[in-house]
Amino acid sequence: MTTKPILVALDYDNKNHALQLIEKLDPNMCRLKVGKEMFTLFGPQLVKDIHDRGFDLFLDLKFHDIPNTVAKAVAAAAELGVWMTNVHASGGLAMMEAAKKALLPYGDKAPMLIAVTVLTSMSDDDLKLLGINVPAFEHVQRLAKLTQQAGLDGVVCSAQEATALKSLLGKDFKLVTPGIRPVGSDAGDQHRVMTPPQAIAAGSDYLVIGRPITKAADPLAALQAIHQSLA
Ligand SMILES: O=c1ccn([C@@H]2O[C@H](COP(=O)(O)O)[C@@H](O)[C@H]2O)c(=O)[nH]1
Repeated sequence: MTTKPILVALDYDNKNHALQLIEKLDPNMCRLKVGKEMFTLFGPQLVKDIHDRGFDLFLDLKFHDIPNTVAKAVAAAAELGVWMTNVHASGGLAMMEAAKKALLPYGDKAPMLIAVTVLTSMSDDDLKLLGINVPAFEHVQRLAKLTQQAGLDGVVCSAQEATALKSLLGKDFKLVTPGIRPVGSDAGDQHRVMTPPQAIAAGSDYLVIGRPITKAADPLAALQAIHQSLA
């Protein structure tokens, strides 16, 4: 198992609430993820605040635009010193190659660059509405292969696809899996879900976990329970 596989998704509209949780967490136990809501509200200063507290940060902005624009956005993320960032694989091969190339000047200080395949909130029926008439499982594999071809470090997928992707793309290609739900927790808008131990057993490298921790009555206890379930 990867060291520190838990990435806590900080989806808050109040910076103090996020910082109150962070103050209770241990950077040796988890990494943190900031997405579109918090970055739009609080910007690069939030990234600095998190780094000052010793945490690795996944900047989950899922860039999806023309190659030139995505390359510049990814370089801007690298300037912030984040540990990981991402693009949408459906932006295409040229876009992903441009993003990867933009990180070359950063050498071993470059963030890990991964691509979102099919959002974990989406089902086969949702894909059909987009004109994608193959199961999510198959579309994820197609996009993950393209991502590897572009030279990226891994993909965001659901843990349900992890075993197949590891055997298709090799153990070093990182699998970052949201849609993680401990037994008994509400799936909410997530469709392709797994429990934390199931996800690790299936081959996930990193588990993205938000509401089961942040909306728990005692977020620290919820994180500790998940951590223990993986020991
Ligand atoms: O396919 C994806 C890609 C990203 N996410 C993000 O992960 C977290 C999940 O939060 P939960 O509260 O545990 O559902 C959230 O920040 C999403 O933006 C995803 O869920 N699925």
